[in-house]
Amino acid sequence: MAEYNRVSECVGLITLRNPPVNALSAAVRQGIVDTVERALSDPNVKSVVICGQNGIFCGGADIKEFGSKMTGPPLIPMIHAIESANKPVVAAIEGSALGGGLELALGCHYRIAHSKARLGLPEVSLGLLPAAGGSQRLPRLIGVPAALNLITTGRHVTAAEALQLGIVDQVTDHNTVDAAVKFALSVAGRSLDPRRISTHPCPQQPDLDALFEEVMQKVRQSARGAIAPIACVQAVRAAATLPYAQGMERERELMATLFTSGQARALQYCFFAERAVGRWRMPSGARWDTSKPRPVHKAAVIGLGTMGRGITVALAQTGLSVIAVETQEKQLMEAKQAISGMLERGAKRRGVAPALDRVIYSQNIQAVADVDLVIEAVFEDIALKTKVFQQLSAVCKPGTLLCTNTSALDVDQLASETPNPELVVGMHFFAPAHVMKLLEVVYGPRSSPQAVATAMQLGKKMGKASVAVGNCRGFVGNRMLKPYIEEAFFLLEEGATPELVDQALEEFGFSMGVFRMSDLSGLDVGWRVRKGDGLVEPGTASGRSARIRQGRRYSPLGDLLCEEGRFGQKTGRGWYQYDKPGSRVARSDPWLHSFLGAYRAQHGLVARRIDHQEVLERCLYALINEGFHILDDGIAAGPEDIDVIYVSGYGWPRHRGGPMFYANMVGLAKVLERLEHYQQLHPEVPHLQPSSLLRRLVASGSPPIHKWGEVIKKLHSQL
Ligand SMILES: CC/C=C\CC(=O)SCCNC(=O)CCNC(=O)[C@H](O)C(C)(C)COP(=O)(O)OP(=O)(O)OC[C@H]1O[C@@H](n2cnc3c(N)ncnc32)[C@H](O)[C@@H]1OP(=O)(O)O
Repeated sequence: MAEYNRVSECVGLITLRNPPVNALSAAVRQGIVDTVERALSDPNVKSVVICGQNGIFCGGADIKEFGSKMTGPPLIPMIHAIESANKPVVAAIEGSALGGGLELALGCHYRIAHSKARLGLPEVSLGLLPAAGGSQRLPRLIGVPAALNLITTGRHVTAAEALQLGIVDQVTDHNTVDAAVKFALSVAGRSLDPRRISTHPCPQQPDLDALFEEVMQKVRQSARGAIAPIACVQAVRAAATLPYAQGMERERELMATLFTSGQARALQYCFFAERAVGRWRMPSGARWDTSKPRPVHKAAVIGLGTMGRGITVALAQTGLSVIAVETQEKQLMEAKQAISGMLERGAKRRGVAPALDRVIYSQNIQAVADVDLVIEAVFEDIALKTKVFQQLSAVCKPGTLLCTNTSALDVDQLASETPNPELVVGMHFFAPAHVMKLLEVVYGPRSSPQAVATAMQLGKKMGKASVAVGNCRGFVGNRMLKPYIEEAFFLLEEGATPELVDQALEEFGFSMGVFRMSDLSGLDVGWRVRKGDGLVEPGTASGRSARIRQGRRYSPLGDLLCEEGRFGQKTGRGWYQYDKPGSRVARSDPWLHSFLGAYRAQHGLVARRIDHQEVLERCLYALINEGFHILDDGIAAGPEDIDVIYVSGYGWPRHRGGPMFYANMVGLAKVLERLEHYQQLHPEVPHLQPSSLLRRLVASGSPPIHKWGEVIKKLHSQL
């Protein structure tokens, strides 16, 4: 769908019409081909402008079409036809010009952008490369280093940066289409040869080989197994070293490999999953589109430890007024300094003024009387949190939403201690809260849809991937983490080392293996939880019975390390050793290896050879199995919610789509078979017992992930 009009007598104006982002669907491509032909064959038309309706130029190829058979005219010849036109074609860029949208603009002879427009080639984040000539034209236009940066990161640039780089010819604060039409009139009749980017050579670059080697090394390191960033480098290298036609051939070959890869499917799934979680629903039937959020202008944070500080920064950076409360004067002063520092550094990075005056500090909880929403972030202790909630209920104006930042405590219990449980929700932030993308919004049976809608909207405003989840021990993320960590401990008992387990997980694509992660977050955190659960028995009991607690296999390894004062990075010792407390570089620790040897001997365990395959199957399938339980229990509305949580908050490699998508890729029958296999070997480990939902899905012929909901619904309706 593209509309054609003649304006200012001799300018052909083509408007892309495909809401919401004017993606280049088959119909839009056909519309462009037809309208360009019409403009070029009309003797009254001297120049052409292409724009998009509703303030957005074009969001690129239609990602929804990627899974199906290609129909309609292909992009590459369409863009070539524009570039080789004998009348100037000007792109009028408002809103976004991304992916195929920017490639279309690069085929035009001139580009005029609105000052608020964003441009980029984000294909890499969908597991692809800019394969409509973008990988060949952009380096020719702006040089190899800048093109490599944009194409391998997929980052969007502002109109100002695009002008500086030479991607656009003019930036306007006024009506972009009017400016483009005026510009088109001014260039009518000029020679177009110098404006056809594909005919340019790439700007000369000294020591090209060294540059590509360095970039490739960096890209490989940060890609963590993702193949698209590497293909992007290879495509730009083709632009730098080959004639255009051969470069295009190389672009096509590389794209063909990426397009059908599982990674591209995973990354495109993530794109839609991130948008799907915004359309939340609760088991009560309440939904995102029928629940109106309350306006939040002023918020409060209670407790200014690490989490409270990060939450204060996140709220202030969103533009809210924040009352930050800490009852101890010394802690309040320290927090004020730390928060100001974080706000200043953040503002410097973003080139804006720091929002220091948006935060008012107080030692007195009465100061929160007129806020719209409170986030309590005191120490993880139910008695303390209950007391704070009771105080808040007495102090706050009627209708104030009370949110608790907890990673494990029972949100329902807390709600039941307040006169208005419908106003209570959990907001589980991840440290550091102003940086980490994930927010779990935890609703209880009595949380009102409006409270959930408000917390979800606030999360979105803070730029978080916000996922609404039900209340249970550990919610979604930490509940699934428990069997994963336990399996890692069992593997150590059976003969693995932390290095082996971490290497397997990092090669899989995790940003950090389970033991390095545990050292970073502190071993004492889990120790405290296990103590609370009555699982920790200090002492040196030996044999199998010492490793069965509460009727199931238990590994005391983490507790024993804590008894030694090894809490991880903060103490300079944990599963690894560090140069000094607080240092981040993990080194293998001979003490730990002898400790493991002595532990195995004491418990009559014989170390065996464990390979990466077993590490992955036991850790990941245990985690995935818990994910199926969560779906079965209705704690997460769908597999997308779980996957967004794991990709945004737990370092799961995005190019593997999240744990539930991964299970779907591996094959549900295979996951079930491996769980059954390990369950037979370890009958005293309940988390290896396959979930009934997994069995049910396999029995239903392993439907694709977007059809799991039907099986879950059927299961629930039979209960
Ligand atoms: C030969 C191959 C050539 C080219 C390859 C490509 O072009 S690949 C596509 C490259 N483009 C992108 O990656 C852009 C993706 N989109 C975005 O980044 C954002 O959507 C955008 C355009 C910045 C707008 O952001 P905003 O926050 O305003 O909206 P939102 O993201 O919620 O999107 C609104 C709905 O539009 C759907 N959508 C967006 N882009 C596309 C697309 N390219 N194809 C299909 N659909 C797209 C998005 O899913 C939302 O719909 P919903 O129903 O809510 O899920």
